[in-house]
Amino acid sequence: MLAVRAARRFATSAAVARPAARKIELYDTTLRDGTQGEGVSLSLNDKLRIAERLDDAGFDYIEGGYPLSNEKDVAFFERARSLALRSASICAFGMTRRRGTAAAADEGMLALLRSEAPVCTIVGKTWDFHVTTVLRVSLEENLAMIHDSIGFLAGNGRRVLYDAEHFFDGWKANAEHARASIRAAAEGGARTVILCDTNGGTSPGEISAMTRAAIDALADFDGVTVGVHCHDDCGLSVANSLAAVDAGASQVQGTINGIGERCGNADLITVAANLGLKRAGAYAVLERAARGEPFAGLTELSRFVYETANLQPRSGQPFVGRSAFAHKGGMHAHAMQIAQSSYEHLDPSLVGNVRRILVSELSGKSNIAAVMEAALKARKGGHALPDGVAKKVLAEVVRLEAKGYQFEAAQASFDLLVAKCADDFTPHFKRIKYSVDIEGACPTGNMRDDALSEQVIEATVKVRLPDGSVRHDVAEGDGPVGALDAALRKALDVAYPTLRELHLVDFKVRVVDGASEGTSASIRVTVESACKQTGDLFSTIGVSTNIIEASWVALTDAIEFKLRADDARQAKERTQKAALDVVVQAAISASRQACAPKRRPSGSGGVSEF
Ligand SMILES: CC(=O)SCCNC(=O)CCNC(=O)[C@H](O)C(C)(C)COP(=O)(O)OP(=O)(O)OC[C@H]1O[C@@H](n2cnc3c(N)ncnc32)[C@H](O)[C@@H]1OP(=O)(O)O
Ligand SMILES: CC(C)C(=O)C(=O)O
Repeated sequence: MLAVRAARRFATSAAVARPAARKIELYDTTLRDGTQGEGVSLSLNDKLRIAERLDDAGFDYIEGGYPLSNEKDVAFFERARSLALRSASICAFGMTRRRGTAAAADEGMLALLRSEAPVCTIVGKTWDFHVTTVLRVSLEENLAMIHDSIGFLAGNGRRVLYDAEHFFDGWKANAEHARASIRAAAEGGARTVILCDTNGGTSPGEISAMTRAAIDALADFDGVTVGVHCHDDCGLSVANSLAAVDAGASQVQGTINGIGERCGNADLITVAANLGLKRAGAYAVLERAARGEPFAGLTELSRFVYETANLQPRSGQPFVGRSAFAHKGGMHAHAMQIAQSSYEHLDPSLVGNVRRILVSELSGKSNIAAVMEAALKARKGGHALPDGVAKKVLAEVVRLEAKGYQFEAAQASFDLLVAKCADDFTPHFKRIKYSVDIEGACPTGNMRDDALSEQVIEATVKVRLPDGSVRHDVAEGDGPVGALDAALRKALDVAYPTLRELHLVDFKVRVVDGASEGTSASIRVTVESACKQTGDLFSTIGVSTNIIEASWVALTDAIEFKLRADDARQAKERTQKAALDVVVQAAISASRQACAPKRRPSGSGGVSEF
């Protein structure tokens, strides 16, 4: 019965002709509005590299900067001329001519022409309050400034887009002037009028209604389209952008990862994924992608921009964040093993992201099983774990997380924990003792920088190696952890010279409240290490009420993890060599047999064939 109903439904929907998906232009302003975000600064090269990536991804417009503003932006447009772009048009940003200055004599207008950008995007005032109080001109002069500026640029062969600043606030305050201002833009020759929620205070319902009103206001201008530019001050920039699109807008402006002035802009990654994947039947975006499948490149693009701008990625960022498909609750992990759609709205691979099952005190055995399966898969050739290990790991994780451990960001320590629970761990050294001494004059009695610089920080480490020998070494360092690390490496150097490839990349310290201890606060130390030889980056963790002890645990986990990886690699090489030896031996004996003089069958005479 269900099948029949489904077939009927299919037949009905197939019979009705579907309207073609409506093309929505994506206009990226990471290089202009994005750099207006606090803490964001891009070099000329950064800007050029990001522009190339945006073009690869299929964005329609790339706003490169403001040529009136600074030399770097002037240089960007010079260099951008030789970029071999395939999908995007480069846009130069500027404002309407200054009050009382003819467009042809205005420095901003001339800078836009000198940029040679094929597209110029001009911002002008919509809100009467801004016109009279900030610009301090009459409403009529504002309309003339908009009309003249666009007319001048269009007359010089530029495609002009018009950013109607504060459009929504302006429409609420004085719809007549707002309407007149966007019509002045269209009359001047603007191809697209972009409605800006500059202060980010408008909500989706209002955006829909006012976008429809703006489209109506421009209906008599042939070919003039409407776009939207939203800020995130109410956390609504993406919802507002989508509301405008549903109301008829055909361009969305925003930035990668939503960086930008104050709370930022609409995140074009989220906008693109929503329009192109969740609403694919209705809308088409990123169609001109030059490199691979555009949506599967979104995670990489997002991380590339974070990395280039030296910004910390947002873990919970929709679609592309590290946690976007991370499952922590035991019940979630359990259901995910049955059906992936149970706690995911989309297959993470569609946006180039990956699913992660996290291990924490909220875990059940399903999390552990999934994580171990992944760990084993990653460690190719890893053997199956004995029964009961999952329970043991879970108990350990719950116990340690109560002390303040968190394994989500310390996969290497978690791998060691699994190995220990599976009785598959042999330490490469055993601690007998360590100590750290800080000596030095403190002339002022006050631990200031001048006093610290006179200090000697020394660590002593005594360890036993597997052959029974004992190493007792001392080293100095700039700080106690550095001294401890140096002494430990000295003690292990002869036995394990590959440790010279291991480098400390980052060291984070946090004070945590152990859930069940209830007494003193603990210190959690997370160490990020890199192996110079393989390029692998991995993190380890230690927790204690004593920062030195927490550091010792994290450092020794890093060393054990590296040595274990070396052992595994050497074992694999030995196995491969042994297998190769067998093949070589077989080949040698086969060729010997082939070359050996063959006897004629009896009766044919004893003459060799050679
Ligand atoms: C909503 C937005 O994000 S718009 C983009 C905002 N981005 C930026 O401001 C970054 C780049 N800006 C700059 O480099 C500089 O502000 C410049 C080069 C544009 C101007 O610098 P200055 O000449 O020193 O002026 P300043 O920044 O102090 O003030 C802005 C001037 O532009 C005028 N102005 C502002 N908007 C407009 C407009 N749409 N049309 C014409 N003039 C405008 C202001 O009235 C003010 O001029 P005034 O002092 O004569 O009244
Ligand atoms: C210049 C325009 C597009 C702007 O940044 C805004 O209004 O927020």
